[in-house]
Amino acid sequence: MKSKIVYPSVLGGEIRVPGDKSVSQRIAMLAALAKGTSTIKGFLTGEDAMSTLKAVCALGASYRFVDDVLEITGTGGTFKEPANTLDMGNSGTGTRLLAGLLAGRPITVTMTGDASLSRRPMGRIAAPLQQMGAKIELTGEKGTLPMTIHGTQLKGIHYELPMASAQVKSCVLLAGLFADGKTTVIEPHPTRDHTEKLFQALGIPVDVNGLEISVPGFGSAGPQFAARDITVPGDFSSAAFWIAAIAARPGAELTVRKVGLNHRRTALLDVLKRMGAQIETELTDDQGDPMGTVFVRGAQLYGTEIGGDEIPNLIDELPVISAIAALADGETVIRDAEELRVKESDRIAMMAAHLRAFGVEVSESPDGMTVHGPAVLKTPVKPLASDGDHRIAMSVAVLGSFTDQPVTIDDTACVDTSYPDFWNHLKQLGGNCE
Ligand SMILES: O=C(O)C1=C[C@@H](OP(=O)(O)O)[C@@H](O)[C@H](O)C1
Ligand SMILES: C=C(OP(=O)(O)O)C(=O)O
Repeated sequence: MKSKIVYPSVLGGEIRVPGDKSVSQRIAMLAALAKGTSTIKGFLTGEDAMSTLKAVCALGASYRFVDDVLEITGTGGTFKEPANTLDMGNSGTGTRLLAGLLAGRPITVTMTGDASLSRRPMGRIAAPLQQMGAKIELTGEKGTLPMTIHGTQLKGIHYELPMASAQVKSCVLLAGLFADGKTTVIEPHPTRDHTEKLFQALGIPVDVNGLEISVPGFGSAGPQFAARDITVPGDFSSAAFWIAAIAARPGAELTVRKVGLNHRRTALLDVLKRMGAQIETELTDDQGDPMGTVFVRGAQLYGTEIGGDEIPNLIDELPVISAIAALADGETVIRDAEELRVKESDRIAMMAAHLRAFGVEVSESPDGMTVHGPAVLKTPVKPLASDGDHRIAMSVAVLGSFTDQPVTIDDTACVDTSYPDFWNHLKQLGGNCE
């Protein structure tokens, strides 16, 4: 098992983070559906994006890297039945979106994943897909992987999402492309809209009307569109670790360049500003998914309340927010975030336990937690477990840099799913780890 020791340090400087995981995986799937060869700059080579890319290649697409530019040659929509089970690794996004893409194709596909992915709920995508007529078997014990999809002709649906989930929304929209008749999804809260933005960029019709998103069904032929050249912005959720770390350090400064600034992803910036950090953004590219620069100047932070519509737009940042909330003066209350319990780990329970190991007073609730700051951080006596969850490992590493003794984190290989350069970037920003 890989472990890391993080030493106390003051971080700051300039960084560019790897490509966005959500966008990279959607591009892999849509480029596999397109006719011709797409050229993609900035594709994430982390494990989640690579398992999705390999899965679409098992379905008939092909790829090659020319230096760090990715070329994907698509199938035009004629996927072949893969010779083997598709191993989706740790990727919830890859699994759920691909299920939507395949439900209406005349092939049978089985998907499996690692221990963490095999615990995650898949009934949330099976339910709407089955309403569309899909034949899906979830052979795990609790509506979990392995999942077998026997592709069949689908019909469009009008679906109110029971939870705010961009993965379920995107799954249904992708399935809707191959259905007979229109498909509409209605979201309870706005979630990341990379799927809709990519559809627009590729010329796939999509109608966005507030929380209601529709695609016309193209029947078994599916949508016909040509490959395009696309640039993936840096992953805001990866940048978030540095943004949060520097925001909580009075006087420290950070510049993050070429990072995604889709406003459905950047609610962390609003929270940190509310807590007292100085943050500015500059948009440098507004085609498709916006991209730009984030400038951060740290300060003494103050507690805040986070809930409602804000939650989906910072869902993956909540572990690191809870970590730096320990340094803020006053209570930070997180509510409406029950989805955190079904991520790569139960992120509420994991962060609460780890914060307590740092000597922080935390109270857990079913849908969030209250962090009572400011804490005088203690160095945890035992190594902290990631539970195979990349965001837990990285959030704990950020808090570890604020202690006065080294902190050990166990099971850190999971960081490679989204941010393989994380430890190098920690050093680049003045941190120390081994
Ligand atoms: O659509 C996506 O790319 C994602 C949506 C979110 O999950 P949910 O849709 O399950 O909330 C997020 O947590 C995940 O990291 C990526
Ligand atoms: C929840 C995450 O990813 P996924 O659902 O794609 O596994 C994440 O990256 O934090």
